[in-house]
Amino acid sequence: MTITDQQTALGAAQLPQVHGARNPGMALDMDWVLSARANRSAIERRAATLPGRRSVKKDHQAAWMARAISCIDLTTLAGDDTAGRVARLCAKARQPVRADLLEVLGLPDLTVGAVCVYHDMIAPAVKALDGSGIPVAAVSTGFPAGLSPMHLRIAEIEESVKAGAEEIDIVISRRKVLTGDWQGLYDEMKAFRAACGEAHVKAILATGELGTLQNVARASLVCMMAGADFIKTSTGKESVNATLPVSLVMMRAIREYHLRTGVRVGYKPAGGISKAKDAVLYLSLVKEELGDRWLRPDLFRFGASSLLGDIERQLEHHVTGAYSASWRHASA
Ligand SMILES: O=C[C@H](O)COP(=O)(O)O
Repeated sequence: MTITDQQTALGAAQLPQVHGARNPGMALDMDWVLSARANRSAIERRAATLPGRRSVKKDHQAAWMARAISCIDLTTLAGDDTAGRVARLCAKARQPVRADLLEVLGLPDLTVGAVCVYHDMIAPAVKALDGSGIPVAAVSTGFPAGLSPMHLRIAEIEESVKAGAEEIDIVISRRKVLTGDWQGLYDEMKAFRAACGEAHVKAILATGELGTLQNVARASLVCMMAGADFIKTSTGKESVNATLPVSLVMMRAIREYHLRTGVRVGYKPAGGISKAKDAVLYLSLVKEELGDRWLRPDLFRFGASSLLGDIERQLEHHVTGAYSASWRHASA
C-alpha cells in the first residue's frame, strides 16, 4: 500500500473534531487477555521493513505532515515550566506554522490536537487557548512513575478536571503488569476512568518498563476493557519510549478490540518522536494496521515536545525551497 491521496490527507487535517465517541469498556475477559500473544521476531521483522519502503513525496509529503500536525499533543513536561512558556506553547498550538505557509498549503485554520501539561500549568493553558477549541490534556496519577497513594492519584485527576483539563493522561502501575495482576490493573484503570467524568482518558502503559511485548498486548487489552479512550506508549521519561514494534502490538490490540466490540479506541505514541519523517512513518503504519478512520485527532495523537519544529522546517522547505535555521522554530 502506498500513500498517494493528497486531498484525503489535507481534508482530514482540517477536521476540527478532536473528541469522538467514548469507549464504554466491558467486563474483564481473562480468557481473552491470557490468549494475547506477541511474536517478537515476526513483529521486529515487520517493523524493520517499514522505513525502507515508505516513500511519500512532495505535495503528498506536505499533506501528511499537515495531518501529523493536526494530531500532535503539543507537550511541555518540565520542572521549570512557567505560565509564560505555556502561553508561548499555546500560541504555537493555535498557529503551528507560519501564516504564509498555511495560506500556500490551503490550511489557514490548521491547529494541533491538544496541549499537554502538568496539573499546575492547566490554568494558564486553558486561558491561553480560550476560544480556540484546542483541549488541554493533563498528565496525572503521579506521572511519570504512578507510585503515589491511590486516593491521591484519584484526587489529582479530579482536581485537573476541575481546573479545565478535557483530557487526562494517566499512568498505569507497571508492577501490576509485571506481576500479572490483571484484575488489579483493570480495577485501577476503571477507577481512573470514573474519576475523569466527561474528560477523555488516555492510559499510558510505559511500555519500556513492561518487560515483554506480550505484556504490552495484555496491558493494552485490560486498559481498553476498563474504558480507556486512548492507549499511549510512554511518558517520554522512560529510557525506551515509543517504538515501531510496540506500536504494532498496541495497534493490533486496538484492531482486535474494535473487531470484537465495535468500539474504536485511540492510539498515542509518545516520547522521542521528533522528526517529520518518523511522524509520516507512524501515520503510514496507522493507515495500514487500523485504516483511514484512525488518521484523525479523535483517534490518533503524537505525544511530542519537539516534533512540530521539524515539521515546520520541512514544510517551509516544501513551500519556499529553502530550510531556515532550526532556532527559528525553537518554541516547538
Ligand atoms: O507525552 C509526551 C512526551 O512526554 C513527549 O516526549 P518528547 O519530549 O520526547 O517528545
